[in-house]
Amino acid sequence: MIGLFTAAEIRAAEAPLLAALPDGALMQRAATGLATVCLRLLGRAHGARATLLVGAGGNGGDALFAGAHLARRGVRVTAVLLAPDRAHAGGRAALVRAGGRMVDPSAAGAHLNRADLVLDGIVGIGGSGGLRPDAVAVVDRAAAGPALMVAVDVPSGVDADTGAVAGAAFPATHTVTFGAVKPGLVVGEGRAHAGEVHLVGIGLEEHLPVPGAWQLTDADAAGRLPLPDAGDDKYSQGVVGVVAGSSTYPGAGVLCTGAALRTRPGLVRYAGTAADGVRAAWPEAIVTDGRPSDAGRVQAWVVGPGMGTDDDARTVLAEVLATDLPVLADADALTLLAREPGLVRDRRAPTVLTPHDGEFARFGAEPGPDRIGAARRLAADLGAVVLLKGDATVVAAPGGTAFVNATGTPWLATAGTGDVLSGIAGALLATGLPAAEAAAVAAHLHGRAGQLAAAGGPFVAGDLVRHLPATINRVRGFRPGGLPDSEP
Ligand SMILES: NC(=O)C1=CN([C@@H]2O[C@H](COP(=O)(O)OP(=O)(O)OC[C@H]3O[C@@H](n4cnc5c(N)ncnc54)[C@H](OP(=O)(O)O)[C@@H]3O)[C@@H](O)[C@H]2O)[C@@H](O)CC1
Ligand SMILES: [K+]
Repeated sequence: MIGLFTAAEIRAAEAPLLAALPDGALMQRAATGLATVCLRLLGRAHGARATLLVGAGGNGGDALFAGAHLARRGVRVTAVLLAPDRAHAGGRAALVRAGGRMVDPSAAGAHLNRADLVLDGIVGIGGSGGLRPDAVAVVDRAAAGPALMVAVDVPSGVDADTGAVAGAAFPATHTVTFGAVKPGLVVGEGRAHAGEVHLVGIGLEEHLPVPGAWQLTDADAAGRLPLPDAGDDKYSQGVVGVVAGSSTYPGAGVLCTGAALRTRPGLVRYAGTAADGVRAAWPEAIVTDGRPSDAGRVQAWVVGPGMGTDDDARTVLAEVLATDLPVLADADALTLLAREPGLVRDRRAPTVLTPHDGEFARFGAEPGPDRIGAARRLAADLGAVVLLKGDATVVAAPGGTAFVNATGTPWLATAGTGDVLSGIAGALLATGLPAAEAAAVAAHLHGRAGQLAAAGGPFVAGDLVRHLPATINRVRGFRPGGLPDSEP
């Protein structure tokens, strides 16, 4: 798993190193790594032009020392000093020694128009709020030019802890970050501003605490998808119960049941008024048009998609929540629960709620720019795992542990994909995975399935279901020949 660390955690981890190492050694590590990534991105040194945007703090120092490395390799480097008197003195001297130039912001335009690479060293983890007006002007000019936009540590104007952008921020194509990945690079508006994230180690690893937030890799997801073994039967792999869809709109039931079957094909039981449609689409499922209690024994329930919000739906929801089994509640179930949150708070067994922003807001407040914080607050309030859907879906457990999803494609924003996610997560809950992990792995698989489906062009939710077996194989590292792949 990739840990996500706040600015305060990084500063605390830096402290013993700063005390033990010679002055400036940590910054040299950062600048050397930064220059190496820049050279790789440029693909050449001689003849290339780099413009540095340099603020008053350590972030500007990184940019100046990296600029000195680039200049020594033959890159034509110009530093635009936004605070000329306060820019890192050692960094300025190093750049001048290496043959780089320094200019005022008023002279930045001509350099930015011709730059192959712009390095954003305006502000890093020491910043707060959006870019200031003088910085906005040069950043706008840089963005209008042809250069690769590379952020140092954090795109300036992005809150490293939350990804919030108050005003303007540097729109990076790449971010070279030091010591550890910050949450703000992978979630919310920060994710869109960070581009591709490159992590440069500076020796912090052993000083970092256990993180409060994580990203899963394919290997992490694979480790939570055990293969059936010779001792398994159709009951032992986790039986999922699905309550979704209606006689008029059976689609949600069909998609949700299909996704559960394709994720963990042991046994899926369906109970609800879309029974005929589900039976026709998935003869493998055991289907009743009765109540959940008529469905037979299950290990987890999925309830809500397309089931309506009338009194009958409320009764069925209450019946499912009254069990001592893990329950995933989505869509119409969320509308009902926002009216009656006590139904969740009173539960002892795990509950997973999967709202999009609109459904989230019905519980009392919009998610706002700090999506991890918002998901954590609702999770703590309800005592449930909250999976907040978005460009980077966030999963938060009641105790505060969070996961930020790293997979997906904008093509997933299409009707029915949420029903598929619910089915995947339900199947994983039924295997006995801890609820937050089941939700996080489901989001990971759902995003990967979307990426795989999108490779064939625009897709609909049913295509996601069809792609699930290949997705799971891919995540496990199996290729079509069935041989394990050593790549993560
Ligand atoms: N510690 C180390 O040795 C290492 C540190 N490292 C590097 O240093 C960075 C941290 O350095 P830091 O602490 O100096 O803070 P930093 O991010 O440069 O910002 C402070 C300056 O920004 C200004 N400013 C604030 N908000 C602003 C805004 N919205 N828009 C514009 N300006 C704004 C603020 O100005 P002021 O408010 O004082 O006017 C202040 O002068 C870290 O991200 C990493 O890159 C690495 O080399 C590893 C080793
Ligand atoms: K920066």
